[in-house]
Amino acid sequence: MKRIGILTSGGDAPGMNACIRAAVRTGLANDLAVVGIRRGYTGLIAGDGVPLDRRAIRNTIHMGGTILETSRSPDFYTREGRLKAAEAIERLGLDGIILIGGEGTFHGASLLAADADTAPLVGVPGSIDNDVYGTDYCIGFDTAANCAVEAIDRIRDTARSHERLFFIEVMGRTAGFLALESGIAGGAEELVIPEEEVSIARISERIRAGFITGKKSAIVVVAEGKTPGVSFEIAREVGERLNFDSRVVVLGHLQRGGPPTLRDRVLGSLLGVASVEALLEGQRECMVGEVGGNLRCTPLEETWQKKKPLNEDLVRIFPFLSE
Ligand SMILES: Nc1ncnc2c1ncn2[C@@H]1O[C@H](COP(=O)(O)OP(=O)(O)OP(=O)(O)O)[C@@H](O)[C@H]1O
Ligand SMILES: O=P(O)(O)OC[C@H]1O[C@](O)(CO)[C@@H](O)[C@@H]1O
Repeated sequence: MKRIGILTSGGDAPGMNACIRAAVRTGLANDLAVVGIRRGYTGLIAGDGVPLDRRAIRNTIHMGGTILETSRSPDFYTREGRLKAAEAIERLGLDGIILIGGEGTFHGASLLAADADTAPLVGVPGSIDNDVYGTDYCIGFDTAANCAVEAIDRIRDTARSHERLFFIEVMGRTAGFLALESGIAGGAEELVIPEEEVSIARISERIRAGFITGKKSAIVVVAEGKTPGVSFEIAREVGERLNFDSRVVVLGHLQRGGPPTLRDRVLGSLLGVASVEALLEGQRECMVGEVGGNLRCTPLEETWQKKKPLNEDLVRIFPFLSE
């Protein structure tokens, strides 16, 4: 193995730069040339590679976003697009590729490996949604969750002052990891997550019960689910039932930006090193992750075919804590 490529794909996630930096340093320490592929799969299809040396990754560990840029590539969903990517990998002379992204990225990578006899692919989980099977945490989740907690804290001040009901919508697509952990840490009164059916009656009754025991304001953390903006409808229906003044805050892309937390920098660094080591050991079509404090390689197909469950204990304790 002489030359490896590295790319970031899907939504950017804080800590991706720490991962790129660690992979480049590990590659160079093992006499590998490292090529950065710009703009995720869009850049891979175009063969858009830039050499990455020590200078390129200097002073980047504290930066959010991704220095390689990223994309959601419509072309990669087609076999034709993936075959173009395979040709570009040949042209760039890559002996292995590190892909930092989420489950969509790994789904695409599995199809690429099935369509073409390509260089080994090693994934690194990077997604604020944290919905990738084969790792307890994805790079970016901790920063995004902390951003949501800070927002909840701020909103609690004004909710309490005005005796209002707030609905705070967090990202996470069809997974409730961000909502669950930020809801617990922010002391939310109620939670709406895609893993459980939405019940306007249940939400309303629990909030009413809180008011009866003396609460004068409440915060409901809502996971965006399949349709961002869903919290407006939920707020309207609950507000009508309770006849109570309510407001909605959609945190949106605020959660994706900003400097990575210590956890995301450390996780990004660890998995960046592990990804290069996996390639050097001859691993292929797998994802490096951390499970129970140990590094683990999971077949790429499992990372998107298997559903990562929410932490059952956290789901169990939420209702008691929010009473
Ligand atoms: N089923 C698929 N077939 C082929 N390519 C895919 C598939 N799913 C995703 N991809 C490719 O991977 C890219 C990234 O996937 P996606 O946009 O779902 O983000 P992700 O990797 O899940 O990250 P995030 O969790 O941050 O959104 C897509 O834009 C597309 O190019
Ligand atoms: O930045 P985009 O393409 O609008 O995507 C937003 C989506 O990306 C994520 O931030 C990461 O998958 C989701 O939580 C969110 O639904």
